[in-house]
Amino acid sequence: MHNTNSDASDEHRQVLKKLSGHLRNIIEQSIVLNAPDKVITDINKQLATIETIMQPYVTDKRALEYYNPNVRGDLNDIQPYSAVSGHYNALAAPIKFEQQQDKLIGRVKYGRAYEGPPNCVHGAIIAGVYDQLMAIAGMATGKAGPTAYLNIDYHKPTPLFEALEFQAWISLERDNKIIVKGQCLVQGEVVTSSEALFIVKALLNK
Ligand SMILES: CCCCCCCC/C=C\CCCCCCCC(=O)SCCNC(=O)CCNC(=O)[C@H](O)C(C)(C)COP(=O)(O)OP(=O)(O)OC[C@H]1O[C@@H](n2cnc3c(N)ncnc32)[C@H](O)[C@@H]1OP(=O)(O)O
Repeated sequence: MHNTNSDASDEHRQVLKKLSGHLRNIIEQSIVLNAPDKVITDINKQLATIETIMQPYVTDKRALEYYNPNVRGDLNDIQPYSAVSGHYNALAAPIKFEQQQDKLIGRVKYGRAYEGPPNCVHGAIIAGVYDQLMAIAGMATGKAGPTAYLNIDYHKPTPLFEALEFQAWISLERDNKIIVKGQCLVQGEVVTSSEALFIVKALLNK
């Protein structure tokens, strides 16, 4: 279940990624759907059919890696099914991770499905991004482990539908502790900032 490797082909990865894209669009559309009952009933029938088609292929083994710290290229693929950043999990917004010098960057725009305060990103979604981004940033030390604490300062509201730039960098590495700092910018302005402590542990491998 928690495999760290997979023999899935590039083609297989592409079709799976496309599936998540469709599901993500359906989630976003469902939030602002204003259709007649008859249309929604028809949609429900078609979705039920899709569930039936998928069911025989649902197993206790993921097609792709649960966790692959040695990924090359797309950093989101360290955890392809992450609820926050996985390209293969429709619950995750299409955030894009990239390394820039000593900072790990996460670029994303959130839609209505992620709304907390009116027209703003939900604070728990922001916390999720920091947790994931900072955990991956900490891996630049060559070690990894779970979050002991995650502190966030919400300085200003974080708007929906705008380009957000999350940044994370290693602040301190000592013994089994890694402290990572982060911030999120909207049009160059810091809207939130954060600090997290990660405790280095043996990696899960089952
Ligand atoms: C993508 C990278 C992923 C890296 C992860 C590697 C695994 C790979 C596998 C799969 C990928 C997973 C992907 C994760 C995605 C993002 C991360 C998350 O969301 S993690 C979930 C939320 N976090 C928890 O559920 C932790 C629950 N808590 C614990 O398990 C323990 O409390 C833990 C490990 C945090 C610490 O427990 P102790 O028993 O191992 O160690 P003690 O002795 O208590 O602490 C060690 C040192 O740290 C300090 N410490 C611990 N907690 C602290 C705190 N809250 N504040 C300040 N210091 C603290 C202590 O005072 C101690 O310091 P002194 O060595 O004595 O100097």
